Amino acid sequence: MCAGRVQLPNPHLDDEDGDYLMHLEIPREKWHLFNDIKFVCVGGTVGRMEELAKQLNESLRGGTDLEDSFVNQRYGWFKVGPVLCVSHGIGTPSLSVMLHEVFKLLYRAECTDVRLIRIGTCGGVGVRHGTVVVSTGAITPGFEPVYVTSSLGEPLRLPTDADTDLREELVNSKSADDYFDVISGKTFCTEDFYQGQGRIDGSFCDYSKEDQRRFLQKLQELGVVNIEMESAGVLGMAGKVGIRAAVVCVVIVNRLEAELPTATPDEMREFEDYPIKLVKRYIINKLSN
Ligand SMILES: O=P(O)(O)O[C@H]1O[C@H](CO)[C@@H](O)[C@H]1O
Ligand SMILES: O=c1cc[nH]c(=O)[nH]1
Repeated sequence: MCAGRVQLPNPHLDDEDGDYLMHLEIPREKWHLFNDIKFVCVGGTVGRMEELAKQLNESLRGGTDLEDSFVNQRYGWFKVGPVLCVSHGIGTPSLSVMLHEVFKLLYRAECTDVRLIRIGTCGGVGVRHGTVVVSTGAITPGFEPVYVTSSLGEPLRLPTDADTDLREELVNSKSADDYFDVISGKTFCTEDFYQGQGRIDGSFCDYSKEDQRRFLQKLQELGVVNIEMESAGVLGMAGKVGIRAAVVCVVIVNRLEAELPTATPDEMREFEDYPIKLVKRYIINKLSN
């Protein structure tokens, strides 16, 4: 067995001959074409993943057309040499369906030494917009470092630490002439954008502004620097199958100052490019060493 080969803790998989990646729609006869994958980058929108793929294509292959890509009404994926970029939608239920299928693809294609990186947007907790956060790990409602999913109707709790080496390499990928800061800290991962993140502008709200202030202060005291909705799923699921993973998100609103972003659409587009730039530099460096 090749060292570093992706292995899955599912004894039933090898009995299944008609295994089908139902949501990614990658047919069995094409799985072997993914054997060279070393990096899987995931993010909420198809557009962000396509932008990352285009930038990687420019840097790695001189900007030819994106040849290996597929977009359906659930997800979109783009393969650029050893990098697979896949969208995941909003929240861990949507993310987890995609990740199960990506992990099966990596296993079936006999991939080795794969790293998984989420590239996203987030709210900052005392952190200004435009700052890029590389998570040390995720905590979830209940304030524990676990991704809580389920198995046969019972809670399944998976630890949510980021891979330390990968995180440090990503932080060190910042260049002196980048316009943005890169910091590290804990991420609060929620299942909801409104009450789940202590907003008061959802369709209903059961608490006061003072409760909201206390909640955000508590997060700060726990070492939380940002809030988003998939980090725990990425880190918990990657840990379960032994793949190194990290989460890199740009702050689009400082939640100690506002509910929603105050930046212009042009600034928002620029912010979204910051984590792409950082991760792209990391990948290009790794591939050239
Ligand atoms: O920008 P993405 O990657 O979608 O991430 C963040 O944005 C969405 C909420 O607007 C959630 O998915 C959250 O995690
Ligand atoms: O505040 C924010 C911003 C982006 N994504 C989130 O989940 N929360």
